[in-house]
Amino acid sequence: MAYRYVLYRTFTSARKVTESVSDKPTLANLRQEIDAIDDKILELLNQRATLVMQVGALKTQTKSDFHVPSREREIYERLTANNPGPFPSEGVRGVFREIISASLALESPMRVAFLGPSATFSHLAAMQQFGLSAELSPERSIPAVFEAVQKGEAYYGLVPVENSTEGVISHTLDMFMESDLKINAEVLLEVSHFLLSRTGRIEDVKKVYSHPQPLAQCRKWLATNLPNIPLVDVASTTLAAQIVTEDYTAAAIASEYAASLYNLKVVKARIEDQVNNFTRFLVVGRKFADRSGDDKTSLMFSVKDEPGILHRMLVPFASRGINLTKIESRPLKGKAWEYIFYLDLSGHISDPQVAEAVQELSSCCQFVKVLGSYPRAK
Ligand SMILES: C=C(O[C@@H]1C=C(C(=O)O)C=C[C@H]1O)C(=O)O
Repeated sequence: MAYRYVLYRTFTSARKVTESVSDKPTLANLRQEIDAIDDKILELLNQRATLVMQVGALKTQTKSDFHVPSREREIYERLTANNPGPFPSEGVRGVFREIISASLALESPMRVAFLGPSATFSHLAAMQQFGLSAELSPERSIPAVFEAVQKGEAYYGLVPVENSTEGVISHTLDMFMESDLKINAEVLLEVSHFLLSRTGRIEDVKKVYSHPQPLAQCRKWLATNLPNIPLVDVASTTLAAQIVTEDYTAAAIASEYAASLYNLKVVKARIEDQVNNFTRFLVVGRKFADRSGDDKTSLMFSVKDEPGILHRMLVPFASRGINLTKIESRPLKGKAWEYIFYLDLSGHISDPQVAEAVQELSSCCQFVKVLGSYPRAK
C-alpha cells in the first residue's frame, strides 16, 4: 500500500509541475523542469556546505577530528531508510558519499594511502569508501601503506584482507603483530574481471597478461575461450593494462576502471569463473572509531598451549551470546607450533558485554590486542 501511495504521489506531483509548463510534456519541457530542480539542488548543496564549514570551525576550536565516520554512517542509514523512491537507495548512498567527500575536502583533502598501483581493486575500494574528493595515494606494498599512516603522511590506509574465493591475505593480518594502527572500517567490493585490449576483438588476442590471482580466477573461461594462448604473470592488473596499450595482439585481465583509464576496449566483461567474488578491505587509522550502532570488533591473541584451551577461549563470547563472524589462526613467528588467533565478532568494544568478554578472554591468553571496532559493511 505504501508503495502505491508513493507512486501516486510521485506521479501526481510530477504532473502538476509539467502542467504548469505545458499541457503536453515535451522533451524540452521536461529538460527545463530538470534544470530547475538541478538549480535547487545546487543551491541546497551550497547551503549544506556553509553549515559543514561552520561545523569545521567549531571542531577546530575544540581540537576534535573533522572526519566522523559514525556520523556519516548515520546519514547514509537515515536517508536510505527514508527514501520513498523511485530514485534507487544504492544511488542515494553514492550521491551522499560524494557530497560528504567534497565537504571534507572543504576543510582539507583527506589523504588515503592504498595498496597501489592505480586502477587496482584496492583503488576502486578506496574510491567506494572515500569518494572522489579524497586524495588517494598509491603505495608499493602493504607495509608501505601502514607506514604512511603511522608517519601521519596519510590519514587512513586501505589494504585487502581476504577474498571470497582465494582466502585470507596473510600479509595484512601479520602487519598487526608489529603495528598499533586501528581498524576503522571494512569495505566489501565485488571483484569482476574484464578482458581488455586495443581492438576489443577476441580473434586479435595472442597473449593474455595479468596478476596471478585474476588469471587463476578466470582459468576456466580462458581454457574454454582462449585455449593455447600464453598467459603471462605480471605484478599487477594495472601493469597488464599498461603493457596492452602498446601491443595490439595482447589482452589484459583488469578492472573496468582500467579500461577507461588506459583507453582500452572491453573484449569480454565479467570473465571470472566464480560469480559473487568479493574482496574485503580494511581501513586503518591511528585512533579507534566511534560506535555506529552496527559494528564489528577485531581481536588478535595468543593462547597458552594446554588441553581444552580452544574451548576456553570461546566461552566468554558464547556465554554472552556474542556472535563470532570469523576466526583465523597464523603461526607465531620464531615459535614452532604456537599460533596467533584473529577473531571478528559482532559488537563494539565500548559495549559492556564485549568489553567483559575480552577481559575474560585475557585470563587464558598470553596477550590480547583489540585491533579496532568499526561499522559492519553492508
Ligand atoms: C559536518 C560534519 O563533519 C564531517 C562531514 C560530514 C558531512 O558532510 O555531513 C559528516 C561527518 C564528518 O565527517 C559533522 O560531523 O557533522
